[in-house]
Parts: sequence; structure tokens; C-alpha cells
Amino acid sequence: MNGQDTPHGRGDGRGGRGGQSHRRRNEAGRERNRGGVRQYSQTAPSQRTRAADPARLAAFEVLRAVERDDAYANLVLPARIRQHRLDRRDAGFATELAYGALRGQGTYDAILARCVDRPLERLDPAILDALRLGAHQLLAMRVPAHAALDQTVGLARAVIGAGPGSLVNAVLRRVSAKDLATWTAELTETETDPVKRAALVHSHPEWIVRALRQSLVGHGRSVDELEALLEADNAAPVVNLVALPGLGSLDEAIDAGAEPGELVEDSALYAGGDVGRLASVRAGTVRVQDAGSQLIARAVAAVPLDGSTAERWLDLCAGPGGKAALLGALAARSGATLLANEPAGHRAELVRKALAAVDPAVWEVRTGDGRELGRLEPAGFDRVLVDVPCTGLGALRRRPEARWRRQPSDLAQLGPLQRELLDSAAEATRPGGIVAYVTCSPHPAETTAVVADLLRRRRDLELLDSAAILDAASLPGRLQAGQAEPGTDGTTVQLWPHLHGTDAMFMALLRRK
Ligand SMILES: C[S@@+](CC[C@H](N)C(=O)[O-])C[C@H]1O[C@@H](n2cnc3c(N)ncnc32)[C@H](O)[C@@H]1O
Repeated sequence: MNGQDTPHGRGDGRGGRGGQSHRRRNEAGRERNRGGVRQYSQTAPSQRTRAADPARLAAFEVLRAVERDDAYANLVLPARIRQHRLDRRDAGFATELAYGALRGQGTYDAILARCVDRPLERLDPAILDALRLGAHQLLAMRVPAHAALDQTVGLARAVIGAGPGSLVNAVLRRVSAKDLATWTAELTETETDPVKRAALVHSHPEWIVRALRQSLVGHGRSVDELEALLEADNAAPVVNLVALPGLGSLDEAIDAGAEPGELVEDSALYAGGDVGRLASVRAGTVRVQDAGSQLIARAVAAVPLDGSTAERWLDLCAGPGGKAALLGALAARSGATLLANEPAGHRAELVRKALAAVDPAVWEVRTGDGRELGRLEPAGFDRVLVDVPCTGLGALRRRPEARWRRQPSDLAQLGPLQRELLDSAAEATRPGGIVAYVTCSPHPAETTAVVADLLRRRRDLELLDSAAILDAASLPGRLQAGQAEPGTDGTTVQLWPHLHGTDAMFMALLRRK
């Protein structure tokens, strides 16, 4: 290991600007390794590093927990960062490495399959994870090839064994012989099916590529946007912050380098790393929340209503409490109260924590099945948010492993629950009150089809101009996210990561007659 190859040395490529936007791209816009001509360490493999670099070890442990324990990467990673006492720069490196390797798994596995002399399923899963980490460093990060190779081999030696270390060394040398653009061109040269091509190049399961294509078409957009949508799923999302109205201030975040959000008031974009360093975030008055979710909560609170003075609001599917916290703060300002319902006990506890900064007289958390509430409290609420359990196909960029976990059957299985929850929400709404049906999936089976079914079955609900209401709640005022729904005078709203920089949230606002 030469002096520049130390885990913390600049030769390791952690120059502090490892973010997506700073990576070098080729003419086709694909990321390339910065190394140019490949350089390898002159040291013989057996003499190279045997110690695992803590940042790479943290990333490796995240991949192992995801594969072995079905863990969520975003929950495991912070614990590993703490355990290995990574400083800010190394924490950023571990995050980019773990998330990037998980997101890119589809493409990397296809490349690795050409470099390993046996089917990947027959490899020890730990070796496969080390290879994925090596492939991501070699093909998509600003890590010099020799450092990526030495350090990944060192990791494999230290945590798996000497034999696996040699295998990792041999395979990653083959991987490093070409850059990502050359590899993907090779992988797809005989592939004529555009879905299969897109799946390989953009590392998504084929069924999700198909589902997102249907989603674009179903919401009146062009299939030509598919590539941009898939690419947006692979970009690390910037952390969005919201200052709870009347409670929080973004001053501290702005002083720490956050930029004011352009889509929604009292929001900011924070690229400064661990938000837990901000006292306002620790106090719960400033929260991490996607701008699309912020907009939806604000739109629900802002729809003009006749008839009530002290309004009652209901969040029927509230866990973990992102929208409930914003709704609670908005309710406090307008003299309303909020009931936040969630059936899973541990998630109901998260809702309580999310609401902790809001006056406790304003809100209550109920632990129970939302399908019961329409019957238990008929016509009991002025505003009802029903943010149903869904496939999450609109939030894949936030959950790096989610695309590999979801199954095509999830779409069909969730349909009946989504319909029952929307019915219960409608029952719980008073005449003249509003219901917001919301998903973080753009798939027509979970969005427009559910709303169209409801409007066919029930004559006591009308679709509002949801797009105009969302526009009014947003800063630019013209999101162009609306879609006219046949047979109604109203519109639904579909936000997109590649167009609006938000999760692909759907919203339909309905008024009970
Ligand atoms: C998409 S999440 C809601 C996100 C939340 N509104 C937020 O902004 O943080 C859906 C929630 O619905 C809950 N859920 C599942 N089955 C439910 C049911 N039968 N009744 C009410 N909620 C349910 C899930 O546990 C999950 O917490």
C-alpha cells in the first residue's frame, strides 16, 4: 500500500466532493471512473492491506444486513457510522458506497456475471457484496482504480478470508478493464427489448421499468421521459427540511449551508451531511420531509371549507408521522385539532415523537385499523388525509434496496386495502368536508384507478381541481402536475422526481356532498 492509498488519504478519492453532480460524465451523460488510464498498485496482492478500512467496512456491513437480515439500509447505516466512529467525510463516503452499490446492483451483477467463472448465485453472498462494493467504486465513484482494488481486496481478506480476497482481486481486475459506458454498451448490444435494456442500464427490475412506463403513460406523459425518471431514482436525493409553521426556524440550517426550497414555503435543501447536528432538527421543530409531502400536507390544510369554526382533522394512515407533524402544526395555527391514526404500535410511537414539538392539546394518536374509523366516527371530521400503504414505486431513490424487495404481486395485493381505507376516510368526512387520497406511487392501479372506482361506487363525493389547490399551496404556483379525470370536472395531481425534484406523490382531493 503506498502512501496515497491509505483509507483516509486523498488517493482514496474522498476529496470531499464525491456527490453525484460532481462526477465526471462521458458524452452519453454516463458516469465514468475518474482514473482514466488504470493504475494498479505495484504491491503484490499478498502484501497489500489486510485491514478493512472502516468506511468500506461500514458499507459492507450495511449490504450484509440488507441481504442476510432483510434490514433497511437507511436504518442500519447511521448505527454503523456511529459504531465505526466515522468522521463527516468518511460517513459521506460510506453512504455513497453502500447506497450506490445497492441501487446499482442490477447493472453491477450483470457485469460481474461476465467476470466470474460461475453463476453469481453460487458465490458466497458476502463475496458477492464485496464485489458489488468494488464494482461501484471502480465504475461510478471518484476512487482511483488502484485504491478501489486494494481496499476492497483488503476488506475481503479481513472479513471473509484470504481465498475470497484473491477471488475478489481477480474479478475486480476484470471489471476495471472497462468503464461503465463500455460495459453497459456491451451488455445491451444484442438486446432489442427497450424494457430489458433500460433495466440493465438503469439498474431496475424489469417489472418496475414496465410499471413506471405504464405510470407515465397513465398520467398523460411521454414514454420518452422513462430514462430521466429511472436516472432520477439513481441520484442521491438532497435532504429536504421543513420548519414547522409557528414552531421552527430554518435560520440554523441556512447558516449551516442549506439553500431555501423553491417549491414550498418554510423549506430548505440541505447537503451538509448529518442533519442530526442541527439543534432545530434535534428539537423536532425542523424536520426532514420530501417537498412533495410538504406540499400535500399544506394543500390538505388550505382547501377552502364552508361550515366549521373549530375544525377536526384526521390523518388515517399516519405512521411514521411526517405529514401528521406538519398537519399538527398547521392545525394549531388555525384552531383545529388532529387525530393521527396508525395500526402498528411502533409506528404510532413514531407519530407521537414526530408530533412532540406541537402543543399536545391539538393532537391525539390512535393505534388502530383505519378501516374501522369511518364506522366509529361517521361524518366526524372536516379534513381527512388517507396516505395509504402502497408499493412506494415513487420513492425508490430514498430506499436504495426497495426496488429489489418489491414484488409485482404487491400491486394487486394492496388494491383492496387501499379501496377500503379510502371508503372509510370518505365515511369519516362530514358533508362539505374534504378527503385527500395520497400515495407515494405513480402507478395507475394505486392512484387513478382507485379514485375512479370510488367515484363510480359513491355519488356523495366529487373530485376537486386538486392541481389548482396544490399550485396555490406551492411557491412557484404552477407545478403543471395536474391531470383532468374523465367523467369529472376535477383533476388529480402526479408529482415526479425527474420533473419536480420530489418523490412521485399522487393526490386526489375529493369533497363530500
Ligand atoms: C405511506 S405510509 C403513511 C406515511 C405518513 N402519512 C407520513 O407522511 O409519514 C402508510 C401507513 O399506513 C399504515 N397502515 C397499514 N395498514 C393500515 C390500516 N389498515 N389502517 C391505517 N393505516 C394502515 C402503515 O403502517 C403505514 O404507516
